[in-house]
Amino acid sequence: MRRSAAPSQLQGNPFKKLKFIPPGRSNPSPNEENTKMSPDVKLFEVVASKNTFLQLQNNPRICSSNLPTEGSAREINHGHNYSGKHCPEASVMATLDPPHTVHSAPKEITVPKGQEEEEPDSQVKYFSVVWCKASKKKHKKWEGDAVLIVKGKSLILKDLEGKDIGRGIAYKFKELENLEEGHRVMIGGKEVEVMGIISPDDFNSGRCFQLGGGSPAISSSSEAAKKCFSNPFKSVCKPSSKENRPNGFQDCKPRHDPHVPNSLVMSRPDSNQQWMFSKNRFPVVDVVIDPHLVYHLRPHQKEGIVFLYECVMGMRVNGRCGAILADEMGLGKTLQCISLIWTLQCQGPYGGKPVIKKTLIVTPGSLVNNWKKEFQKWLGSERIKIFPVDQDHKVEEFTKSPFYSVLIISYEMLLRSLDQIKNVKFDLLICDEGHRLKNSAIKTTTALISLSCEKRVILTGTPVQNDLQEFFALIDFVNPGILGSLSSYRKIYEEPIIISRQPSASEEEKELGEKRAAELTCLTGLFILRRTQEVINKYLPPKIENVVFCRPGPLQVELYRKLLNSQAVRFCLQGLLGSSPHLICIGALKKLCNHPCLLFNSIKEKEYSSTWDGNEERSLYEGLVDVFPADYNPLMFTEEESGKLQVLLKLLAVIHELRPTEKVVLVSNYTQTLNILQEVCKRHGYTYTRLDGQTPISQRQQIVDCFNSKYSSDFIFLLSSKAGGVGLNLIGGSHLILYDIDWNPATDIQAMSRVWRDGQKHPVHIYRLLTTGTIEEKIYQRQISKQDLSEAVVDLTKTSEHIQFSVEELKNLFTLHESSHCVTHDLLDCECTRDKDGTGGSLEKFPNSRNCQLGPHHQKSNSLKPLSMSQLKQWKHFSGDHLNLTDPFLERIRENVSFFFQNITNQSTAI
Ligand SMILES: Nc1ncnc2c1ncn2[C@@H]1O[C@H](COP(=O)(O)OP(=O)(O)OP(=O)(O)O)[C@@H](O)[C@H]1O
Ligand SMILES: [Mg+2]
Repeated sequence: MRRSAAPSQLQGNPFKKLKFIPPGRSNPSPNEENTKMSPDVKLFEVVASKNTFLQLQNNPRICSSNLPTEGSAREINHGHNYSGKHCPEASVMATLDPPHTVHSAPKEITVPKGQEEEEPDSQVKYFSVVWCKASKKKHKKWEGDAVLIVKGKSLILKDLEGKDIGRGIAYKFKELENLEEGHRVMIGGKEVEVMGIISPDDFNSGRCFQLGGGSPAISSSSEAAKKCFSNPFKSVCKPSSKENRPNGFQDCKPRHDPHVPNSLVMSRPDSNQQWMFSKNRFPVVDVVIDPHLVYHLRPHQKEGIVFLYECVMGMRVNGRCGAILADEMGLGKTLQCISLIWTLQCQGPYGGKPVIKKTLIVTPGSLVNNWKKEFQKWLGSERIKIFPVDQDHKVEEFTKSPFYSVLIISYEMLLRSLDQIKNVKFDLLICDEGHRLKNSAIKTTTALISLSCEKRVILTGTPVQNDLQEFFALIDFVNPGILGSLSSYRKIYEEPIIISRQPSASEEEKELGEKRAAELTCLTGLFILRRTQEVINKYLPPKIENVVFCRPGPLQVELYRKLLNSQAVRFCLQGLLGSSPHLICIGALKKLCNHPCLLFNSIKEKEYSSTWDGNEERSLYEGLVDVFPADYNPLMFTEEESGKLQVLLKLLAVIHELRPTEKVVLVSNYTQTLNILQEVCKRHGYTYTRLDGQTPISQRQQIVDCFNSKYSSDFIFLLSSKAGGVGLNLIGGSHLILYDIDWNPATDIQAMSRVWRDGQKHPVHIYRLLTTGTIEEKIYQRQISKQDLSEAVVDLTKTSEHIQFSVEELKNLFTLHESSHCVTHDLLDCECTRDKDGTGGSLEKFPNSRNCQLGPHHQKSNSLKPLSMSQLKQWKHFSGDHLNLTDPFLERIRENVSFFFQNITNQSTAI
């Protein structure tokens, strides 16, 4: 029989669907299915069930669209509030609904109680039907859905609001007995076509009438069951259609036009995702990034936003809403997150309903105001109401006000305000510089884990894969449980991977470890995204990076020798001393390299300190004071006493002279060194500003903004890299000088990335100052050689205390190479030393006027990864005595410099 298009046919008549439950698939018990689809289920199980579900979804007769069509929502197609009771998938969620039976044939229908008494001899049957006024037309135009009740020989037709709209009696019993799908009957001037059977249960509970558009009878228990009905239904979202707006939602059309050129449209949820995440059966609406933002976005940022969106919407890993955005520094992770927040706060794929209301951003204290600034930069101050917590703005204010949607808070403040924060329901949590959560035992991590928010994003510029346990902690934070328990993770992944990397590993162990590592990468790669600096290089000006080996001053050399000859160092090398004595020795040598006056201060401090009971330190400093002039006053230090300081001053002078409008970021890891540098600025009349660990958080952004402003008169920005380097944008400066070196290359890389980033207008000059032949060179070598050998942890929290030194290494550390131009270059086994009869490395014999320009000096630096020895060899390098220096800055400092390495990225208009 050919059927004309009835509303419910177009949409799929729910009761008719009863007949189409696949063979062998009975309605599972709610509990059974709930277990199957629990969000805690293993990834692969979810995938399996997803497939099953997709098959069902693809069958248009099962759980297919029950969405209102244009202009017919209430009047005709009452199917859209169908509870889904008979949809196997819907019943999954309907755990509170009473158990029910699916009847596959009329004879199985049980007679409802009470109706037996009315008509004892007959069974009562219920059918879902469509009806229209009787006519002779071949192609009927059905007017509505209805319920047909068959009692013996009589019929009652009820509309979906329960009203009788037709009655008939004295039918032939036989005719009614065999009534089934597709049959037609006449009742009181109406023609009715049977669409399907309704179970007595559904009739008795009234559920079959709940199709009738907003029946209050819909209980909360059936809310969940409705989940399966949010199928993509774009046509209902025609911009002109007002009738189709679901109750309670303003509009179901996309907020921005998805069809205009360059629009950035998010992925649509598939049917499985809709079932899982759409609480109501609202049509799927395109989520389109605000064109205002898209205009500014770099290609990698667009990709990043799509990635973040898919992660937090649970589209990448079913039921998991976490992500790690591990882009290298300066790639604009902040803007990507702001775009995500703004989008989710205004839009959503399900009926256009916003996905989030409140967002919590946790960030290092120095970046709280940077976030505020970035929000204002990209969205202005009207669109989104953010609340940065500082001394004057307490969390309480945020919790009491419905006005703000984004709370920006430092990690420290979060701990202090945890109780208040827990009272707020946050829908999205962003942890900036989130590698600090790599330890699940620390307070910050446990505090954040205790927040119930499941959409969690970690931002970090630091690679996260290096330490397997820390990796687990980060993964488990964003997507709890995805790797199983820590103990199973260790068994399945960590142990085999570690074993496979040991030299003694058998072939089998290697293979197993590699497979597990690949599996782990594959699994977690779904929600980790890392892009390298390379993606924005083309938007950046050239970067001229210099490693400058500064000759130590005579006082430095003398003190250095004395320190190395001390009893403390000798004992240290013999392994005779207790707890980490080498660290004290290393600390003293580093201070000396920065300036002898720092060492002098330490000696004096210990001398006068009543708590000084360390024998090692006493023996280390023994006789050192005698090397200083008798009337040495550390406050009156001179620049000549430190080789690096001399170079620095010449460098500042030449920058000031040749680039009077450009500014310098001067970085040290030590506050005391910054004090010296500050004093030098004063002496030479250089205007400066300073940010270190002591700078109140509330003032930090102001200091940064002021420096970045073109109206600022500050020439120098004194920065303590450990205290404030992370995440800062110092694009106001185009020269960056690293006055000292850290064991951890990540600290230096962090600092160097502050100026060479988006928004920088000038070519960037970076100078890394090292004292020739000293421990500073050794630290530098260690930075680059260790990175070469293994993907060692590049992690800001790693300090020298974490480093284990062998006696051999210590011997090397505690050696002063007085005759070398550059020990690092000597170690490179570079051609330019080899062809001189193996004489390289000797200061006297080194070819003075030779430009050892090996390989392409404009070599492409592909990322901010720590440099390796082999890469360094490719850099342009030359001795300080080289006559034809083309770099005017280096030219001016070469008197105090024994060697240079230089590399230019994005070379075009460089220097
Ligand atoms: N599309 C863009 N156009 C212009 N400037 C941009 C763009 N994206 C980001 N920026 C700017 O680049 C700078 C660096 O961005 P951001 O601070 O977000 O980097 P990040 O990835 O968080 O780096 P880090 O790891 O150092 O914190 C900021 O000043 C930001 O405003
Ligand atoms: Mg950042």
